[in-house]
Amino acid sequence: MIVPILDLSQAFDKEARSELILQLRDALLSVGFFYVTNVPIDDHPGLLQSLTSQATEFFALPSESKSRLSMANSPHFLGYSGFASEITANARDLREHIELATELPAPPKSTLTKEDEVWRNLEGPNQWPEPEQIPQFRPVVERYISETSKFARWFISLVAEALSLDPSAFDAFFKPNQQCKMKLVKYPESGAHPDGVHGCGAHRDSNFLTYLYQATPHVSLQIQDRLNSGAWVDVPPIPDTLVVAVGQTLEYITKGVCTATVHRVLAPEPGIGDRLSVPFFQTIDAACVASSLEIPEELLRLRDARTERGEKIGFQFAADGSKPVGWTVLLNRIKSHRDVAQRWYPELLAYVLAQV
Ligand SMILES: O=C(O)CCC(=O)C(=O)O
Ligand SMILES: [Fe+2]
Repeated sequence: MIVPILDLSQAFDKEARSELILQLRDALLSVGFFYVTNVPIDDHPGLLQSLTSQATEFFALPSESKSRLSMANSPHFLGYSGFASEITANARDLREHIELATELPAPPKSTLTKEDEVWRNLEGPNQWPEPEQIPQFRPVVERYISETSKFARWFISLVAEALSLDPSAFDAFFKPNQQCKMKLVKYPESGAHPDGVHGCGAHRDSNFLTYLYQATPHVSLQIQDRLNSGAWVDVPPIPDTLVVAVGQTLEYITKGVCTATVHRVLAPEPGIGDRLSVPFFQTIDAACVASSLEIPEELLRLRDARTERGEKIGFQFAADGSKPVGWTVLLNRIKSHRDVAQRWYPELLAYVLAQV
């Protein structure tokens, strides 16, 4: 399985655009993972460099400064998650990270206890480190979120075109100040934990599309080749590219035409330095009640011709159309961050743990 490289400058070139659209269609349908280069963001390589510097400075802060931003303080699952506190595929991830999002106000407190509103707490304010300690952190992260959100919004129209849909086909799933999320992640080279195996266990992203920046040269990210042997295939970093991953939301909305691929991150071996990465998650309006689009027959036929082998790691909590998408997302967050859930959603945690 080859992870294709798409040159986005072709989108602005009359002759080359149709070739790009065909490559994108194939990438969405057959691999679900691809690189994009020439990302149309002003001085994108410079922005990535600044982000790497800020991530490096952040992780070097004293551990008390990071713990003050603990995700457990936040019913919105935003903030710092210490080494091996997150759980994927029932094992601890050998990484630490800070989760940040489009800065939005918290919903009214009353939503915390109302089952049909509780998912609104996915939105809320970030926990920022002290500017005295790391002055450029907030401006750089906010710029990254704002620029990447704009780019990701534009990219949706290319996805629509690649699927022979109207350019506005996905508009109903996004609101004007749509929340996007990101993580700054550090995989320490000598990280070990009795309940952990990988840097990040095998999973499929649950959002719409993910834009991943691999900030260090480690060859650690892998996807599972489900169409063939089920083998793990490296997705090595390529300078000045982002890796785009189809999430389960896009897969669901397109009736399985776009494929969300299982991936994992190997922990760096001792001696090769810490790995840094920055996944950026484009999410849909949590208030949407799951629905799918009219998909051209020709694409449904291509979907049906695809034979999949290997393990299908799916939503533990599938969107069933009876509740807003945010409900499913919240249950998945609870499953991954049990310390946050224990503090803010103890009853839902008990419900989730009874199913895993
Ligand atoms: O760190 C990476 O390269 C990927 C992380 C990832 O897959 C995730 O956080 O969903
Ligand atoms: Fe992922």
